[in-house]
Amino acid sequence: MVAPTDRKPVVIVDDVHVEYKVLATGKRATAADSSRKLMQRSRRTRSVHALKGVSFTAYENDSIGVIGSNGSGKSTLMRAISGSTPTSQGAIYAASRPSMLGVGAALIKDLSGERNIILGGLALGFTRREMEARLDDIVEFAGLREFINLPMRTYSSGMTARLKFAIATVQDHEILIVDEALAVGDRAFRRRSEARIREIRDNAGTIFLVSHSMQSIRDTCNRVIWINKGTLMMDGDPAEVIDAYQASTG
Ligand SMILES: Nc1ncnc2c1ncn2[C@@H]1O[C@H](COP(=O)(O)OP(=O)(O)OP(=O)(O)O)[C@@H](O)[C@H]1O
Repeated sequence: MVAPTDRKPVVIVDDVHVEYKVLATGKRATAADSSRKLMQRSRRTRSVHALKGVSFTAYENDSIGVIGSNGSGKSTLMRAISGSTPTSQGAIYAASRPSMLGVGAALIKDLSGERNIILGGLALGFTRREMEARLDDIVEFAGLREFINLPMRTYSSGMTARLKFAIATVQDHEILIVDEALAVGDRAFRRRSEARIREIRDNAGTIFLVSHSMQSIRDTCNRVIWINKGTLMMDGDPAEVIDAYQASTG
């Protein structure tokens, strides 16, 4: 294996903290809340310190599994890396813009799978013609040939997730974040998507895979980080980190 120092650093996470401010009513503070209103309520504001000084460097061709129990901060870390959640302390440096796997927001349930593939592709910046050329491959990958002309609302949650994964991975990503997308597919689809993840990684991509499936992590990742209560417990070889995590959870 190549020593990490010989490879190009792609994402540097430097002492990152994320604190969420939560109103004691249970509502999140939004931009629409005036500052005076928030001040009045400040005594009733609670803060959740979701990440407490996480640091690591991801390199080109790394496929990093992110594991940890529920609420440990995995998704928060991924959102911080993608830039959608601000850090309250520390910094993240990325060689190019990390993309979170997901075209969910662009899709319309009443349209057919086929129409949604075109739509999802447009949202990713492809032209209609480019998507038409890729249509067959995407349908094949998603394994939805018989259903592709039916409205998406008739799909099961697993079928919808497969379609989204197939659309989103049509392009190669330099830095791709996959948060639990594999958990919903069946076994055959999981195998195909894991192979696709390896392919993206081999094309000089860097992948973060958040999953509770240790099998998916073992099959696709060359490195694992374990997040526990907002801190980085361990970072290293998948088998070693997974063993330590599993030993801790009993
Ligand atoms: N938008 C938010 N506002 C307030 N608190 C949040 C928000 N998102 C997450 N949290 C809190 O931050 C902590 C970390 O949550 P996060 O979703 O990052 O954990 P996770 O490791 O991804 O969990 P899971 O495995 O259950 O998906 C939790 O205590 C959670 O309640």
